[in-house]
Amino acid sequence: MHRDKIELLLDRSETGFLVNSTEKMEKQRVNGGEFNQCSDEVQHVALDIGGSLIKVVYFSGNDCGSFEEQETSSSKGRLDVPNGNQNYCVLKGKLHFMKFETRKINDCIEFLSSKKFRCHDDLHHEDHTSDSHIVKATGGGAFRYADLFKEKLGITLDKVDEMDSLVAGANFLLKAVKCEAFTYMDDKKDYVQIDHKDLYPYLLVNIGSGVSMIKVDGDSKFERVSGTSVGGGTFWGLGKLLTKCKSFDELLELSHGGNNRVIDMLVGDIYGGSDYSKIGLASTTIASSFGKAVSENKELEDYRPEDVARSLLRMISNNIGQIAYLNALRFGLKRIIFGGFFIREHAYTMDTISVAVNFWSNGEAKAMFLRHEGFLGALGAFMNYKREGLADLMSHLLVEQLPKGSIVADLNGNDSIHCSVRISN
Ligand SMILES: Nc1ncnc2c1ncn2[C@@H]1O[C@H](COP(=O)(O)OP(=O)(O)O)[C@@H](O)[C@H]1O
Ligand SMILES: CC(C)(COP(=O)(O)O)[C@@H](O)C(=O)NCCC(=O)O
Repeated sequence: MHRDKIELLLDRSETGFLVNSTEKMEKQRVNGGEFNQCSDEVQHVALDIGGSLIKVVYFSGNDCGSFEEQETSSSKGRLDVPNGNQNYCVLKGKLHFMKFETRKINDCIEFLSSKKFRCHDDLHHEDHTSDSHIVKATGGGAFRYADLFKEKLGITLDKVDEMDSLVAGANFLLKAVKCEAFTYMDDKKDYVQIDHKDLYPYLLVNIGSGVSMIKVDGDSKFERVSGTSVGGGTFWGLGKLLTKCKSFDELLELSHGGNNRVIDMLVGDIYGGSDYSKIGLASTTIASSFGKAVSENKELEDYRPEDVARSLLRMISNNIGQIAYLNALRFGLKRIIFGGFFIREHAYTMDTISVAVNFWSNGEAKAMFLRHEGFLGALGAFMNYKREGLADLMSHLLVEQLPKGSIVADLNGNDSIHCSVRISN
């Protein structure tokens, strides 16, 4: 039997940690418990190997044995459902999201090698010992580390273009997942359900190590219109040098307790405490990021790292917000959607970007953020299995499967969503 089509359905926005669930299953097996021979088999892995982080998306289902066995079994997470003239079955499982630092790529390789996972190629080759395993991969690392994956895991990375993946991932999420997009202003998060017919055009701003700005006009219809090298890598790189923080999370945490006005030169600092109202600048507007450090006779050590981190975060977020707005203006786009792992659903970052977009556009344009912000590329690469007729993600079903008003989980870390894979016969 040959699987023609696999579709992915999200059950609900419950979360559960992969490591915990796997550990539990292994324990059950060791203890000779109910779990018997079944294990959550990892299927359809996709990778986004970026300049800073490796993002992994994969589906694991209660796939207990061969597909022939599943066809006659209805008790192990499988449900046969008629679909018009076509029969299909639903395999329950989880869609997992994980990230690793690219500089620690061996951790990712070790993780993947510790998993029993089925590559899409296995569906066509009975011989699972074949070394022709193929995994969809995007990002620069799909090129840079292709040999390493081949050597260590026997995997061939099937490269999917990074911009194609980002757009496919964003379009899929915006159409398929309820409570995916939201605005953030004054500590208030408002979920926005965008009408599918009214989704395009929009500007997708992906803030990874660097920043790409993409005008999206439809499914697979887009143009990368701009970018900037001042992005997430800049914040983390400069922040590390200036504050001696050991991790990105530490730097972000530090910025919480900081005050950028200690280092930034404000309009009021230049104008003797007054606004420069003639050109619409309030006294509290930043006139020059880090500008105070010029006139003060202070060394780096004299500034609190918290204030440095805050100032840096504000400078970079503001700058990206401004460039994004200018590009939206160029093409008359009202909706600007921000993705990439730099954001991390961090309140101050989102607030700064929103204020920048609002300020520069006089309230005309809106900044929006995504719950799965960091996984656009990996999800897009995952969906590329569709081209082989293997992963057909049914967006309208995803929407239906998410209960109204369900609690939305933070998927910035390593997490998973309960979902089902629909297999057409
Ligand atoms: N745990 C983390 N380690 C390193 N950088 C992180 C982390 N979490 C968030 N970031 C931020 O995310 C950026 C990378 O975002 P990402 O979308 O993964 O881009 P890339 O594809 O270039 O790796 C980093 O430059 C940093 O600003
Ligand atoms: C080269 C990149 C597409 C790589 O993506 P990333 O790993 O940063 O997510 C990105 O870093 C970028 O768009 N940089 C900005 C280059 C520029 O337009 O100036």
